[in-house]
Amino acid sequence: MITISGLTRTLPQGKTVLQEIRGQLEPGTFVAIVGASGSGKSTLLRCLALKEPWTKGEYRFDGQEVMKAGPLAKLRVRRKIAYLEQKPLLYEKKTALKNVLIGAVGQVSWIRRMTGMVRNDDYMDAMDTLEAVGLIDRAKQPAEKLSGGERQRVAIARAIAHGAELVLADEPVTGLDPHSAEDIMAILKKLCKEKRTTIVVALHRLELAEKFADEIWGLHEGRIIMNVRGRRLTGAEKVRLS
Ligand SMILES: Nc1ncnc2c1ncn2[C@@H]1O[C@H](COP(=O)(O)OP(=O)(O)OP(=O)(O)O)[C@@H](O)[C@H]1O
Repeated sequence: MITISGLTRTLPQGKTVLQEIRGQLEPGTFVAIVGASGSGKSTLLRCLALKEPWTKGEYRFDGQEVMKAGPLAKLRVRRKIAYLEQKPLLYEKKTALKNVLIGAVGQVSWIRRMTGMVRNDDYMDAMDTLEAVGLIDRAKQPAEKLSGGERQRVAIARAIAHGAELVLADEPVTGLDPHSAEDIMAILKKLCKEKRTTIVVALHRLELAEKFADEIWGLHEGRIIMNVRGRRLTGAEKVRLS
């Protein structure tokens, strides 16, 4: 369980881009963050991923107060978090399988990434995860030969195979055709429910949030102005978010 309260992010230049963010993220919940361009969606995800510092507030991850934690405790929390970029950074010459096995920077130890050491169990897990994201037949393809949607699936498989408890995805469907976008959202939703992973996705496309999210958090100028169960938003709600 993740609890955030009073979280604020002020940039070094003095601009406050997130204010008094509060909420709870329960295991197995799929949350969509929506809001106009510049409302703070990406910053919120980066701060939750500990890629950017919070200025003040409380961030509790499985009982651990992250902002007061020492470097080792922070590292342990980081390993439970996977951050999916719009355009996933993969090892281009390595296969989809190898990309899943090696893991992302920050997810597994650097020794493991440098040496590529894997155990038999890891191999089986990676294959199972590739199957879960519908990529088993592409496992031996180098990343550079994969489509945008397939690359995003490798990134999702990588996050899940390394035991992420919290997956933060910043516009993971940008640049994908509507069919592939729905596929990615469906895969995230399936993993969320089957593995009890907490998934937070920043989305421009409200219809995807409405269709897949358990909760929709609406941001406006750095504040959460809406926190509703996943459902069709009313016209008035959409206007507030624009
Ligand atoms: N490093 C930075 N330097 C200056 N301004 C920044 C920086 N990071 C974020 N901002 C500002 O913070 C605000 C929130 O930006 P953010 O990228 O989080 O919004 P967003 O909702 O994700 O936008 P978009 O939908 O366009 O990606 C914007 O006004 C942006 O200009």
